Amino acid sequence: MLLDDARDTMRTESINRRKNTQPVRIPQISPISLISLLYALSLYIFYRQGFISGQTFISVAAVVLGFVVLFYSVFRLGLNLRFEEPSLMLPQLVTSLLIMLIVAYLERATQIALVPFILIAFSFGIFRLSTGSLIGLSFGCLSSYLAIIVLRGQAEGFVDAFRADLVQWCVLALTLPGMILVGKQIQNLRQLLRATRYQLEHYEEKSARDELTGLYNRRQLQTELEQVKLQADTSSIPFTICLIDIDRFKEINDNNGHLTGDTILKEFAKTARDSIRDTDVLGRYGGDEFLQILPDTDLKGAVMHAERLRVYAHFLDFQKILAQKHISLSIGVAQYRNGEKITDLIARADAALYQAKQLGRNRVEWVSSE
Ligand SMILES: Nc1nc2c(ncn2[C@@H]2O[C@H](COP(=O)(O)OP(=O)(O)OP(=O)(O)O)[C@@H](O)[C@H]2O)c(=O)[nH]1
Repeated sequence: MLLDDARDTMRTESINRRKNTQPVRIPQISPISLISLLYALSLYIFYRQGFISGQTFISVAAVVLGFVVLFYSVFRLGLNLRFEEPSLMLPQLVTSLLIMLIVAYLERATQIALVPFILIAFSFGIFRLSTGSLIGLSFGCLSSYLAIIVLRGQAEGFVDAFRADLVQWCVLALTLPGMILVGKQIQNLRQLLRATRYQLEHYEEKSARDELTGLYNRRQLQTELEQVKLQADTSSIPFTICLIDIDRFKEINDNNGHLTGDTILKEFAKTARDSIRDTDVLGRYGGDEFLQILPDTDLKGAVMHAERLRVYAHFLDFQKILAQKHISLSIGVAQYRNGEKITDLIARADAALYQAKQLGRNRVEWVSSE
């Protein structure tokens, strides 16, 4: 079930990821381009040693350069995003293999470079291409190579060189299935890694939440508090916390049952979550107590927010499940003092909350930030 979820989510995410990974993908074009350039460089050695003509070398180098520029432009303009497989691995590989095969046909001497460069090209393919594409590519590559050998054999009259070519072809034909097998293993491993990462994120998210309300739990609140403290210490931007407690919750439980108490906790959590800013953090601190972190907010702003939340909560209609119809909140507010411990900050908010309870509940109290 979890793996099914993982697969679904991964499918949806892959569409978004296509766009997001574009900046990463642009440099990714370079390895295949680099292979083509290295191939062109090896042809230069053939030329220098007198195995191929200068004209052949210049023509191939121009084609390779054109190929590199073409694909680079496609990526730069984002045209690759229109394709199902935006890394364009298959067209890139097909083009580079075609160039090498044509050169090997036209210039027999370069055939010695063919097998190693084909293998390097395939080693890039195994990371991206499906097994089907890899098999298709191998088949296309081997049959073209065989056609070249036979055509040349026909022209030269099947002499010893033809047998040597055939042996080289057989070696390649036996090596490629091995590469495909390795590719399959790598793809399985990548899939497993992705699913494991998803599961890990899922468990991490679950362990940070309170089961009843879905809000952050106390442990996660501590982590969040440490983070805002770090930010505040380095930037001096203030932050404030509100400790929120539902009044006489024990009575609510006692008079209406524990399940009704749970419903009230859930409903209140929903209202409070909807009333906060995206940057604020809200969690269940324990029992009927909630803690809100208001980054970039001073005491005055936080008290205003707390007052608004108190009024919201008071107007929540629990007529159907609660004898007294409404709930009320007491809230203690405290602003972080630079350098103080988180436990001290919470203690000050707790003192303000205690004061609110002492002064008759259903009110907001705060402690000075001085
Ligand atoms: N239904 C329900 N009750 C809970 C849960 N967790 C804690 N409680 C109860 O919440 C009540 C909290 O009561 P207190 O905060 O001690 O006191 P209070 O009745 O709210 O009184 P004041 O805070 O002084 O207004 C206790 O009776 C707990 O048993 C929960 O998950 N569900």
